[in-house]
Amino acid sequence: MTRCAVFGTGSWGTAFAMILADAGCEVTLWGRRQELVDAINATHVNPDYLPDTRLAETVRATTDPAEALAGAEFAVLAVPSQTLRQNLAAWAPLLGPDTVLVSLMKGIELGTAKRMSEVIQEVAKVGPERVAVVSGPNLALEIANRQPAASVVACTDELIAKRLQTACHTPYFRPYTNTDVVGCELGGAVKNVIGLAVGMADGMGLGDNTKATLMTRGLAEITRLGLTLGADPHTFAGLAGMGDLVATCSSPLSRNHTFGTNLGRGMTVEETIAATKQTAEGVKSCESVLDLARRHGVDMPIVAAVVDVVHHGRPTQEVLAGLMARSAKPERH
Ligand SMILES: NC(=O)C1=CN([C@@H]2O[C@H](COP(=O)(O)OP(=O)(O)OC[C@H]3O[C@@H](n4cnc5c(N)ncnc54)[C@H](OP(=O)(O)O)[C@@H]3O)[C@@H](O)[C@H]2O)C=CC1
Ligand SMILES: O=C(CO)COP(=O)(O)O
Repeated sequence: MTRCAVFGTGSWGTAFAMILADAGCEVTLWGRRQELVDAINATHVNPDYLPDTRLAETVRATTDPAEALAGAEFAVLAVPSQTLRQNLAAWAPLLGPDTVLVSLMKGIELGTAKRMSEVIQEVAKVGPERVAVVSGPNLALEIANRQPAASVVACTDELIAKRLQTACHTPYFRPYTNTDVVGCELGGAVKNVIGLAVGMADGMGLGDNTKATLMTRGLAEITRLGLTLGADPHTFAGLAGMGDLVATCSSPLSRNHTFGTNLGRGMTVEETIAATKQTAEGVKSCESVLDLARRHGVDMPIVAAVVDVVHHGRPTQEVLAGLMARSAKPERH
């Protein structure tokens, strides 16, 4: 039986543990709160994040990272992106020599503008072939209800991607392999920022033309950044690109979309943060994505507009007017 450790008892960590167990793996979930770990072990339910989902009995929870990692073939990381570096520094010495690290996270690190797989390689001192990424249109609540969905498992080493594909393949979760880690990670991180923008449009009462425009031009921004950083353009037309963008920008289940909607309705950033219980990665990562783009001379006007609203307090109406007033240009440039 394949052994997996999943770090993070939030919505996606728990749902992904469920997938792995349903696919036949033995899973240990690491959580930082003893009371939640005890509740999962006693009831096979995560009452704080997925109270309506029963986990297989092969899922155990612990607060001890060494226990979680014992004999693990895959160490799956599902904590908020900005906490990864500090958390992984504590876990890295406990990794087995061949353990593959799997990122479920969709963020870019503030300050360094690094992708999560880059942070993992740096902190765990492993090569790119030891790091995989899972990304796609995977709203945790839908997956937790075992609704059909597909995703991408990416690793520069295709054999590792195939091993992970097998480990998480169930009748309701269909993973495709890809070797374009850069494209998959950028697709996941930047769509959160575009989800914030589309949410704002929703909250302002704007219609489908505006939202389709933001999504399409958002995808153009993702692609432009990705091509500059060496990604494969096909990735952005796939599940980790357009697929995830569509899910996030259309769904009230998306925390980023909901965050944007609240801002568009006139709530302040502080009020919206206070109303948001789960991780909306785009709120912090809009700044690191813009930082990454500027380091590489890539123009990302929608991302910059989101940063203006979320971090510089500019009104959504004013920022949208600014986007519309940009100089006319060809669609492809
Ligand atoms: N939810 C989704 O639909 C999807 C999410 N993702 C990505 O997965 C990642 C995790 O998100 P998700 O599970 O949804 O987030 P949640 O907000 O649901 O859960 C966050 C988890 O991280 C823990 N946590 C928070 N802060 C820290 C910290 N400083 N150190 C250690 N653990 C911490 C929380 O613990 P506690 O409960 O104790 O606070 C909780 O277990 C994100 O990058 C997200 O973008 C990707 C695809 C789908
Ligand atoms: O990444 C996701 C779906 O694929 C989840 O999006 P949110 O983090 O906005 O909820």
